[in-house]
Amino acid sequence: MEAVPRVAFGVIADIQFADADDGHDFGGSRRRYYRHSLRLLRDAVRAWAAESPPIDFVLQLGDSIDGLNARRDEAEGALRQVLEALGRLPVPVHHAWGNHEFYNFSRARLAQSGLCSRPAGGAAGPPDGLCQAYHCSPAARLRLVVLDAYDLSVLGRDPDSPRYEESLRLLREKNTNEDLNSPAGLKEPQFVAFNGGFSQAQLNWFDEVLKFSDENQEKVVVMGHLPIHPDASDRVCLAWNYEAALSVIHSHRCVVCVLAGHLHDGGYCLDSHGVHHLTLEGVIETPPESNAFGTIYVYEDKMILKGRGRIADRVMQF
Ligand SMILES: Nc1ccn([C@@H]2O[C@H](COP(=O)(O)OP(=O)(O)OC[C@H](O)CO)[C@@H](O)[C@H]2O)c(=O)n1
Repeated sequence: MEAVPRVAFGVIADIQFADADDGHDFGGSRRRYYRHSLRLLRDAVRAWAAESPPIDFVLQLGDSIDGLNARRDEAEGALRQVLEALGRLPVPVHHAWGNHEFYNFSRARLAQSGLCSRPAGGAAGPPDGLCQAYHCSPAARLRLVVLDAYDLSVLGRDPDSPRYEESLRLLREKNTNEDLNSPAGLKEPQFVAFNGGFSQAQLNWFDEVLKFSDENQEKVVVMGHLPIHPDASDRVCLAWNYEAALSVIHSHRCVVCVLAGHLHDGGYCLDSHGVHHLTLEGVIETPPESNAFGTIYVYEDKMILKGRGRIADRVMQF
């Protein structure tokens, strides 16, 4: 039997709750279980609450409620139910913001909501107070970095803001389709409107955080909604400038794992620098009799993922 882990935490992605009948993805072939997703979240919370050793925190990897809510004027109620379910746990929850958060809320609203887990005062993140990127140390020699993969995006930003203009310019340069959500025929198919990227300011901040972690012999776990490695995703579900984020990570020794959501099928790879990239299967496309969440145990030399339902067990050596 393994020694006692240094830290244990829950992971879950793409809950996309809406109080709506089942539907399908854009292609029409994959079922989406909007209403059931809340029950699956509640089951996950019950399982985490019963964990022994107990979990220390939860990572919610984005798309907590579905964009459907905005069209039905039910966003606030849906978010309340998701946060109530997570709030039954006596531990902090770190939230990434995904495209479906922005279909429902502006950045300004998110920053005032229960999905804003960035510590008050903003000292732990980049200068932009509306950016949901921050770092914290949940245990000695362990650091969590939350990245905001929609910092550059046409979603959530005020259309009159310079950041929106910069994002739209970049998206139009890379995506020549009339429908900016369509990746058809693109050389870099991740450049679609339902993805986003990292501003240079966020990348600079990320680099500084990792420099500190290197100097202090910390292990770093990175989380964000969008995958940043093509081998842990498909060619579409990636951050626009994923290579820039990878290059920051690879210029340091400290990052052991990158956790993401967005691609509902999930994915995994161990990259050329020994970093594990784990993309979690999405709750929204998980049949009601199954589930999609996990518990990760952190040891000196590895992380062990105990997966439930569609998520497989995995050992990730450092
Ligand atoms: N080819 C496409 C794909 C999507 N859209 C529209 O974009 C919006 C977001 O799509 P959706 O599938 O809901 O996004 P998810 O974050 O749930 O999923 C991402 C991956 O696809 C899952 O593996 C929505 O309005 C779609 O209609 C589009 O226009 N064209």
